[in-house]
Amino acid sequence: MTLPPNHPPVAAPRIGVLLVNLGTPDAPDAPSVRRYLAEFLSDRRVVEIPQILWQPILRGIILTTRPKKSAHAYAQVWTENGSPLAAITHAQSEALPPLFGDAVQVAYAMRYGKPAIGPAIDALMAAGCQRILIAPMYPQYCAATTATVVDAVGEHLKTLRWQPALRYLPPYHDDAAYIGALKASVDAGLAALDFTPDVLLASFHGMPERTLHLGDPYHCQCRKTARLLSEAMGRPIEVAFQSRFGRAKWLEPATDTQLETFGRAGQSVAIFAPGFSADCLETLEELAIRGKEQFEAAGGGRFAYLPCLNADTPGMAMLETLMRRELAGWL
Ligand SMILES: C=CC1=C(C)c2cc3[nH]c(cc4nc(cc5[nH]c(cc1n2)c(C)c5CCC(=O)O)C(CCC(=O)O)=C4C)c(C)c3C=C
Ligand SMILES: [Fe+2]
Ligand SMILES: [Fe+2]
Repeated sequence: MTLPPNHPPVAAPRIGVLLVNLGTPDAPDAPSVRRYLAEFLSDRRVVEIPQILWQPILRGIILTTRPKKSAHAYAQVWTENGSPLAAITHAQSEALPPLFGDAVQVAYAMRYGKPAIGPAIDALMAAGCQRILIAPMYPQYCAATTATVVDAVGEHLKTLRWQPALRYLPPYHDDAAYIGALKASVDAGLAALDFTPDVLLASFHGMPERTLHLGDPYHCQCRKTARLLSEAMGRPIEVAFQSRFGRAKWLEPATDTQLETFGRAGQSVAIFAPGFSADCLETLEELAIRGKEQFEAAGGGRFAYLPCLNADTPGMAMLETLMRRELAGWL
């Protein structure tokens, strides 16, 4: 191709995929956690209280007390590659291109903190990706997670002269590929144990209960995931919702309450978190460390935490299947 003199360079057209997860602090210290929480908890889709009421509570109470406590929790799960959520999402972005014969360029971004969505889209465009599949890494749709990714992408597009063509990976809570990947992963996790758990407990991130009544499909999609997995595995799966925040009523039953109930009954438990595409603070610290302590303190027997799909083969093969479907006509 011959360009006229002084013409800006034009990259060969390519297809991009942008994995987007929630976000995580840059370091396991209070100032970094404060910066992260200030951005995350100021999102009107995450905390649906009028800002005039919420900001004084956030600035005056939450951001003065929580960062120190949360930094301590992050420090317990931090890895040499940084926050588990960032390290695993990065690994997922590196595992995907070979599955497409390098026909797609894959990047990752975080909704809050870094790497931010805008610069990640700019980098894909600079590499020639004029068609981009945005993949919110949430199997179950929730306004507080999926919709806020779309909001952030839209905000960035407003600033662009040359906008890419976009597609969005839909929620995949009931997709056969997802249920199959969960089954493979949970089966492998159970096979590696030296005991057979009485209870298999699926723990999903909680949400205020009012979001269900306002029409958010999240609760129903979590329940459906668990039902389909239970049918596929041919065994009962208990469901609970974790990480309660604030004073409002959240979806029930709560994971900590259920762990205590099973503990008091002297049962053994294997717990896993099918709504998280990558292990993070909420799984590695809240479930695998604190959940185990609560369960044992209540008198529970054996306890196991089974990891998320992460960058392992079943999860990556699932993403390849879902993405090939969404990229039809582009690839
Ligand atoms: C109002 C508060 C919160 C809502 C609503 C909420 C929804 C929600 N979150 C996830 C996934 C993740 N949350 C994570 C951390 C986290 N979540 C909240 C609060 C709400 N989440 C807080 C305050 C925190 C920070 C940690 C803490 O201080 O306890 C994470 C992990 C991040 C990490 O760095 O590892 C994930 C992932 C979903 C899926 C969801 C709604 C469905
Ligand atoms: Fe959360
Ligand atoms: Fe429901």
